[in-house]
Amino acid sequence: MSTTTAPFAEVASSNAALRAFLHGLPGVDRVGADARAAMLGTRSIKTTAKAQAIDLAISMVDLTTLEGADTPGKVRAMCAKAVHPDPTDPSVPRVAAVCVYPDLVATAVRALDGSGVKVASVATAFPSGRSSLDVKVTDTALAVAAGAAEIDMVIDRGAFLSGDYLKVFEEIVAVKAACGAGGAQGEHSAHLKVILETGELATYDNVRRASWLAMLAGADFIKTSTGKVQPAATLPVTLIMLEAVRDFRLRTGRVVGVKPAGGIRTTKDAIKNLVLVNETVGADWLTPDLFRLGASTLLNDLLMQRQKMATGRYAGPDYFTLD
Ligand SMILES: O=C[C@H](O)COP(=O)(O)O
Repeated sequence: MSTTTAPFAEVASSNAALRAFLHGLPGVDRVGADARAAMLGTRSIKTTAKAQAIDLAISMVDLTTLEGADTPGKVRAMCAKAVHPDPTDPSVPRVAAVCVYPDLVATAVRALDGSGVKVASVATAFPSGRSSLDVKVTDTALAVAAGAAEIDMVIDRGAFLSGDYLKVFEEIVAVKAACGAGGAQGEHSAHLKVILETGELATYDNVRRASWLAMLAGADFIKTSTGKVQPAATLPVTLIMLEAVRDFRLRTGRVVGVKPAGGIRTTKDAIKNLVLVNETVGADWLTPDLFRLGASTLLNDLLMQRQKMATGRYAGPDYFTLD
């Protein structure tokens, strides 16, 4: 596969070669990973650093709505909130992106025009991934043509768990190609986030293998979860994925982002994630270009905590518009 990251060009020549590579990765020490994530999760941050961390977390949010009942009106309201999370306080940063189903991309693109907030769209038969490759590629190309700057694809967990790594690899390569094929003049190229759905992968070793598989196939980001399966973005899983991007950069020179998503609801959760990033891959990754928090209901808590730090009191959830 010519698209494979150069030092690993032979790895994807066959399923056997991929299997040998992925199963040759060092095994994850489950007890050690759980303990390290728990230990880092207890780190406290001083007040000034906490204020900065809250603003950083806001700027990393992929504000998400992925419900069958989503309407253009709901998406427009969410876009307004993404640009001005607190309309009474212009010092609050905008979020990184909004994340919607493909049929709502055009609505979000219009609402966010010129704002700097990106439009991300789930694709590839989200959340199950159970469809033909043709459908997945078309799903992706349509979202990109409608203006999505980022595509959040799901991997075929059935293929992965059956050991058909080449199928998963080739789907990612095909979807990545579709990310570059959209746009009126074909000039538009979307970033690809690959969702591993770690809650279905059964073991931490599989999380490490799926992370490498996605990166080898060209992922710009690896993302934990769809938000539709439990457990979703646990700290140990995010830790293992951060270790994978760190090791991948060491071996290839290529930098891949990480997006925990699903179940991140509080400022405490967000800050624990930022500590994990800082301690695992370093401050280089503390930017929305390389780290995102996928969440449907986190933003209001960040805003409440931010206001509490500024004024000494909570405004209460009713003060902010609904997430
Ligand atoms: O991609 C993001 C997830 O769908 C959001 O999950 P959440 O509703 O648990 O925040």
